[in-house]
Amino acid sequence: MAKIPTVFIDGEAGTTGLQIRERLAILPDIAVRSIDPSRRKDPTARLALMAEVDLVVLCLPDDAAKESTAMAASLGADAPRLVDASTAHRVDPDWVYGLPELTPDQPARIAAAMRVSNPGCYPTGAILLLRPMIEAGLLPADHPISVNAVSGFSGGGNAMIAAYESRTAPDFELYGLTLEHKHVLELQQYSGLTRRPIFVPSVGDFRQGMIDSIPLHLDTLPGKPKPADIEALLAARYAGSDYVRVVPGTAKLEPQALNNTNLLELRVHGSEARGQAILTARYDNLGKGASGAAVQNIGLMLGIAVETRLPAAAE
Ligand SMILES: NC(=O)C1=CN([C@@H]2O[C@H](COP(=O)(O)OP(=O)(O)OC[C@H]3O[C@@H](n4cnc5c(N)ncnc54)[C@H](OP(=O)(O)O)[C@@H]3O)[C@@H](O)[C@H]2O)C=CC1
Ligand SMILES: CC(=O)N[C@@H](CCC(=O)OP(=O)(O)O)C(=O)O
Repeated sequence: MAKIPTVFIDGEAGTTGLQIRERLAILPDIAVRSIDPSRRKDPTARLALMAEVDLVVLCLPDDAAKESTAMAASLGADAPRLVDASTAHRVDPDWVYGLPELTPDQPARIAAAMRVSNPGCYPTGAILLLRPMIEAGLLPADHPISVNAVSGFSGGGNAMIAAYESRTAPDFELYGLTLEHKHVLELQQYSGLTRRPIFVPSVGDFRQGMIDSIPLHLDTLPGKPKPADIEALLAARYAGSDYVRVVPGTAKLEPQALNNTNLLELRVHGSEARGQAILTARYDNLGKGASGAAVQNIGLMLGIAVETRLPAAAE
């Protein structure tokens, strides 16, 4: 009988790690190996477990993720394959970017990779909106783009969750206003933008859920496309995708509808009369924005069918 692949989640007790654990726990074709909780930060214990498994998922702060990567590399030919959920390696050319919907050949690149960097929550939706438009020539790569986004507070990990639960955080706030948010480079690089976008993230008093929105003045684009042209382009690009859906624009949008799934909805809310549109991506910051995406990548890397939603959620 073939050996069932083994996975160690380094950072299993964190927000992202826990949700990966819950998703993997119901899969019969993967065995999760857990570390003794009292030794979860002990390098010796982590290295010993790394040496025993096929794949390690890093759900750690950036510095710890880099340390774990070096530990894994020290195992030489016995090094496990890695999926890194942190920001540490997303624009590193030695890692494959773990967004299977990026290009038609990305799933095969992920499947063959030793090291996969899981995308950032905010860039995921914006890249999926912008990249097909740039590739099709509908949006010039140097067009001035702004991405506005809102996240549930779980996006800030255990520390932010504690602040919201103890009512010491504001109900809503903009941040990233120094224009140096850690996701901008990743967003720019994988969208194909040559001009640095303006990124305005915000966080509100709800646990999970995310919306990216991108306003466009259509008369400034080549050929002055109509909202329906953009919608048709996106619909053709993601036809047949398991998780990315192009759905009709709406007058209002709330961020939590896809929570606990790996789904992501793209919309073009447009006014042909005004020559304006707002592109949106709605998803779960911990689903397609983190843990669901990681499980999707693990499935590709191990060549097995996976369930990417939390056990109780409908997809
Ligand atoms: N939350 C989200 O929506 C998303 C998060 N990410 C990324 O995933 C990573 C984890 O984030 P998140 O789950 O939110 O963070 P959390 O703070 O919730 O969890 C991080 C976990 O890592 C543990 N940890 C810290 N240092 C070490 C170490 N040296 N060795 C072993 N374990 C350690 C922490 O333990 P302790 O608390 O005791 O320090 C904690 O359990 C981050 O890089 C984050 O940027 C990516 C996408 C989305
Ligand atoms: C609300 C909140 O604080 N969100 C986090 C991003 C969450 C995230 O997932 O970032 P990574 O994917 O890069 O780890 C932030 O803006 O820094």
